[in-house]
Amino acid sequence: MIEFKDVSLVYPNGHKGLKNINLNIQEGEFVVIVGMSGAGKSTLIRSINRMVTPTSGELIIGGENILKFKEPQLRKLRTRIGMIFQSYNIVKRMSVLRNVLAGRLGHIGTVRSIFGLFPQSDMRLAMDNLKRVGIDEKAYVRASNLSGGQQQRVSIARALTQQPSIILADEPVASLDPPTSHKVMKDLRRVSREDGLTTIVNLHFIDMAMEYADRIIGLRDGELVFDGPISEVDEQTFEEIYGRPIKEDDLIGNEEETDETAKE
Ligand SMILES: Nc1ncnc2c1ncn2[C@@H]1O[C@H](COP(=O)(O)OP(=O)(O)OP(=O)(O)O)[C@@H](O)[C@H]1O
Repeated sequence: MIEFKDVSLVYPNGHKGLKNINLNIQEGEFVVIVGMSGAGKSTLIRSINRMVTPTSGELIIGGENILKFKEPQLRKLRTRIGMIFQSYNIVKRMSVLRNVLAGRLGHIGTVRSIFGLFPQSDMRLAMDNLKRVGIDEKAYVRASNLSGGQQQRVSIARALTQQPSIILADEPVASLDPPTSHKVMKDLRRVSREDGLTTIVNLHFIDMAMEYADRIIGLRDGELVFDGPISEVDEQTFEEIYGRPIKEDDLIGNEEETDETAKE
């Protein structure tokens, strides 16, 4: 379980990124965080693996307040948390397989990792995870030769190969076109359910959030302004979270195939 107890984060310039957040996320939940640009979505997600550090409150993961963690504990925490970014964060000059194996780096010793000496079991795990997101035939291809949707699947496979208990995805489909975005979100939700992973995803498109979330958390100006199951969410909920009427720009649109995405 992940528990935010009165968590606030004040950036060094005095800006309040998070204001008194109270929140419980249960194991295996698929939660989507929504809010306008600047609402604090990234700040919230990044607090969970301590890429940013809240300045007050308690953030409890697995029974421990991670805000008290120092370097060795932080490293251990981060091996339990897979990250997926808008920009994929993969090494383009390396093969797809090597990128996915990077998910094991926190688990093998320093010397082995320098020389890229991964045990056979890690190789099998990486290949299995590539298969789960449908790109195992690309394993030996240079990552730069993949489409955006395929690169994001590499990053999902890498996160799975870490064998985490939590996945954090910060705007995972913001760089993809609508049909590819739907495919990637479907993959992410499926693998996350298969492995029983607690998954927290930032999304700014309302229709995507409605389609894939079990539960929605709404942030506005660093405050939690909505928290409820998808069954309780309607257009008015989003208008309250966004503080304005919903516009067409807030929707990603449908899943229609184009010639380009049909190849994904
Ligand atoms: N290092 C920082 N120093 C000062 N202010 C920051 C810093 N990082 C973020 N902020 C501010 O904190 C607020 C929340 O930022 P955050 O990136 O969490 O928002 P967001 O909801 O993820 O929005 P976006 O989708 O635009 O990234 C914004 O006003 C942002 O300008």
